[in-house]
Amino acid sequence: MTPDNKTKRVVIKIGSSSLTSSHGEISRRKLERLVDEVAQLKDQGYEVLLVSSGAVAAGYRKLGCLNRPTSLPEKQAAASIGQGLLMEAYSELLLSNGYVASQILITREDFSDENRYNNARNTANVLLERGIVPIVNENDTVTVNRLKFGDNDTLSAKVAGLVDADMLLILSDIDGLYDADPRKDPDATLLRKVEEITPEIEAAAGDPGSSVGTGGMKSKIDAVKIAMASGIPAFLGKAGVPNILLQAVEKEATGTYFESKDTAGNLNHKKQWIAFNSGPEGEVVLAEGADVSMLGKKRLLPSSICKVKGYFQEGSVVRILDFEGNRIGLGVVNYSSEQLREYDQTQDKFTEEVVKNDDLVCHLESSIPVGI
Ligand SMILES: Nc1ncnc2c1ncn2[C@@H]1O[C@H](COP(=O)(O)OP(=O)(O)O)[C@@H](O)[C@H]1O
Ligand SMILES: N[C@@H](CCC(=O)OP(=O)(O)O)C(=O)O
Repeated sequence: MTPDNKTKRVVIKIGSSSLTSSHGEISRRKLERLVDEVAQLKDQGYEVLLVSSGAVAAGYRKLGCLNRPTSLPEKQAAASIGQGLLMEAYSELLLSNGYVASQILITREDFSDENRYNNARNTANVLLERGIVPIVNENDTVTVNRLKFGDNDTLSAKVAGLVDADMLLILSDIDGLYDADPRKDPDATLLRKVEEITPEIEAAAGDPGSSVGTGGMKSKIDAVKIAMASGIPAFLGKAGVPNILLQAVEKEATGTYFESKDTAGNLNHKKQWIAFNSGPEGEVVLAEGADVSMLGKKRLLPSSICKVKGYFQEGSVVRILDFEGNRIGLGVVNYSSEQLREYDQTQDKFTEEVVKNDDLVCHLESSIPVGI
């Protein structure tokens, strides 16, 4: 069967525990199974980008550690060994199926710079259009804790938005999202379809299930929220189940499907970048009773602002807070902090809004991991 018009480009995220053994080495058997599944999708005409964890888990044994290291330099050193080994294995296995692998290593700083973000998109698009399988991971060896994506679940959702994926498939060591952490509640049941991430779902999502997983269900839910806000349906299922990828794109797999019914608020690229990747440089506080909705259109006017915090330039992204200090949005400003501080209502010389509608993201659920 060839892909329908709707699901053609897929981003697959696979976690460390689904690629490595518990002794800090690649599991050739697990990797072979995954690559066979990826090749099945490629054979059917799908474009596939893989977000693969596992660099630290695949490398720590060869670094001389008996268990996954906890110190940052050791994790980075392990990743520098494991990433090479993973790519070697991916390249060889994909080639034996007739496909070429490429490596993309990124840091959060790459994504917070709009030019580099757009450049990453152009590169990924060329690779995907030419039938290559890009394999993405965080560039662990050079990132520092403060500036890490931290987990590949949210990275995969951001990458899915970057390349306009039709679907995000997250493969883990569990067959989907349960209504409670199954390790703690034996009666937990699998949720097959989720249209909205409710506070109950957030509360059910717990920590990692293995010693090599990092984000647990919490970070998978964060990832799904980013995908849903970007208009991309997501699936969460168990790695290693035969034909899981093909069945997932055909909506026949066992697992959890996440698809928002409300597509009105889907964010375009620019807004995705503002919401999930930009680094806000300051804050503006709205006057009491002021809002960013003006006559049905959302934009920020100078007269709505009562306070400016921090220093920023024209073109920077800032957080927008209401009078009580609640975060209500993010936007690219047309004036510097200095100009805004000098704004005088009586002699308004500002020719533009402070933030135009196209540059404003607001009223996202407060729980969506917006901005940095
Ligand atoms: N509500 C939940 N539903 C399913 N799994 C959950 C839930 N809460 C916590 N978990 C745990 O999350 C684990 C998956 O996350 P993680 O260990 O980070 O995997 P990966 O390495 O695949 O990213 C599961 O093995 C499970 O133990
Ligand atoms: N970048 C890290 C993986 C980070 C991560 O999110 O791991 P996981 O929870 O197994 O998906 C690595 O390759 O080891």
